[in-house]
Amino acid sequence: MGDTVLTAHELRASYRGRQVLRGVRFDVEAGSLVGVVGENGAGKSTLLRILAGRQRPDGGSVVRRATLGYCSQQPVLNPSLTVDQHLRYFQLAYRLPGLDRALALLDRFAFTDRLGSRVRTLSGGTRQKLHLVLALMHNPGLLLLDEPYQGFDWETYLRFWRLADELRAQGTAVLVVSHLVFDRSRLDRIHHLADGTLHEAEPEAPSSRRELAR
Ligand SMILES: Nc1ncnc2c1ncn2[C@@H]1O[C@H](COP(=O)(O)OP(=O)(O)OP(=O)(O)O)[C@@H](O)[C@H]1O
Repeated sequence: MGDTVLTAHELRASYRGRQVLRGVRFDVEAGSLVGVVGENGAGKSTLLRILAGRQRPDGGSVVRRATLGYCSQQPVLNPSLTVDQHLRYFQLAYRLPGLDRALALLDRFAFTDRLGSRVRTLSGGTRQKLHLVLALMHNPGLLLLDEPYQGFDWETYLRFWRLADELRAQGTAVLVVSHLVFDRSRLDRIHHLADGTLHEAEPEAPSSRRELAR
């Protein structure tokens, strides 16, 4: 693992006086695969929005030292536009010279045949694939993913983790928010969010990680 690409310092957040985050601090290193787990309503999405700069914390600070890719639980897609139109829109936003990487990702997730389809005609899982492609197509150094495999079938789920492993190997930091316990074995570090603070939990032994189908 490498340099620290994300630092969260004493993050606090509350909604109408109810504290959700009570001083969250942690670092994420380049080339690491990190999980934030916690029960429904624990504050995981709130934390991720703050880390991505989409929500202002009530206290504390975030330092990002890499290009950000963010895949939220809120859809960023326009149902009336096609997959291709979304790619071109994000190409402009990211100032990319071409769509090579985006198209390779589409191919990887096996939905190149839907390039001309309007988003409203896509299944939930295919929309989620598009969300991921849009978060990844500019090759960010720091990837923040909120429940990224919701709606994925098993093969797509495995493809997701293979890709996450490759990104990690090329030095990308990948932070995945999930409430799914069986993801834990795939992660280098796991932080458990409970009562508004993060506690590092023990990942499973690396040997059992390798035994999982990838
Ligand atoms: N905009 C908001 N206004 C008021 N309360 C909010 C708002 N956003 C989140 N909350 C509350 O803050 C708490 C944490 O919500 P958050 O969505 O961050 O949790 P989570 O861990 O991501 O949950 P889940 O696993 O269900 O997605 C919840 O009790 C939620 O109801």
